[in-house]
Amino acid sequence: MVSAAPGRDKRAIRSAVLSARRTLSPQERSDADAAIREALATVVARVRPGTVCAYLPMAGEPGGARLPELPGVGRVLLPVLRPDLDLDWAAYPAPLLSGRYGLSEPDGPRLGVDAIAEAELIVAPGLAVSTDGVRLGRGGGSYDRALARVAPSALVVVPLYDGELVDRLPAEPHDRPVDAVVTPSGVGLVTHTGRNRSG
Ligand SMILES: Nc1nc2c(c(=O)[nH]1)N(C=O)[C@@H](CNc1ccc(C(=O)N[C@@H](CCC(=O)O)C(=O)O)cc1)CN2
Ligand SMILES: Nc1ncnc2c1ncn2[C@@H]1O[C@H](COP(=O)(O)OP(=O)(O)OP(=O)(O)O)[C@@H](O)[C@H]1O
Repeated sequence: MVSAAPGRDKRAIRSAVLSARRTLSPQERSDADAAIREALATVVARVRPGTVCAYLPMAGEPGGARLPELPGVGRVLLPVLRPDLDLDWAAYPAPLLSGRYGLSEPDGPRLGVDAIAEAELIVAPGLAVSTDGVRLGRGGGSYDRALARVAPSALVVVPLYDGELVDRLPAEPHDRPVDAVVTPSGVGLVTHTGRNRSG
């Protein structure tokens, strides 16, 4: 059944996923993070992107702090959160500055919100993804806005821990679909009907 309150349902799922993530032992987490990075490397080898928009995981986010180390990629961009919660982009590696919410963000020229349109591969953070391509984020709507600007041919992939690829998620018209997940079990493709579903 489609819920009449997707916002409330999203909040409940977010807190369940964040609690489950906290139960991982340090060893389980570092094993899972390494397997996620390995799965991501296979995606990179397949896509051979010139530009990747990635992100620097915070403590407890899948992939760990080495996620944006992507050998063989010409240019890696990381998000810089704007005051309006939209995403600017800057090149990585770069010195890191402490941002809001405990984020570490690259210090360097800001390339503008449209820089994501130049990426052939986007690695987006998420708490869960459904098999029909709905992504649940932290609730700022930052990636909903940013993913509206990606090139039609770009691949959008979300690193997740096992159990976070689910059958169904509450969806709202502004949600932007994603193409794949990378988990400790490997690469998983999801199906969706197009990036522009909100019209
Ligand atoms: N590593 C990482 N970088 C990212 C994101 C992300 O999810 N992960 N973002 C994805 O958009 C953007 C930053 N947006 C964020 C929004 C909220 C929170 C956060 O920790 N929120 C708290 C609750 C905040 C509150 O007090 O209201 C939480 O989720 O517990 C983090 C990042 C860009 N950079
Ligand atoms: N294009 C947009 N412009 C302005 N606000 C938006 C846009 N898209 C979504 N929002 C707002 O952002 C808020 C959070 O949306 P949602 O709960 O879907 O976030 P999320 O996808 O989980 O988070 P994120 O994208 O930051 O990871 C909603 O209140 C929504 O209205």
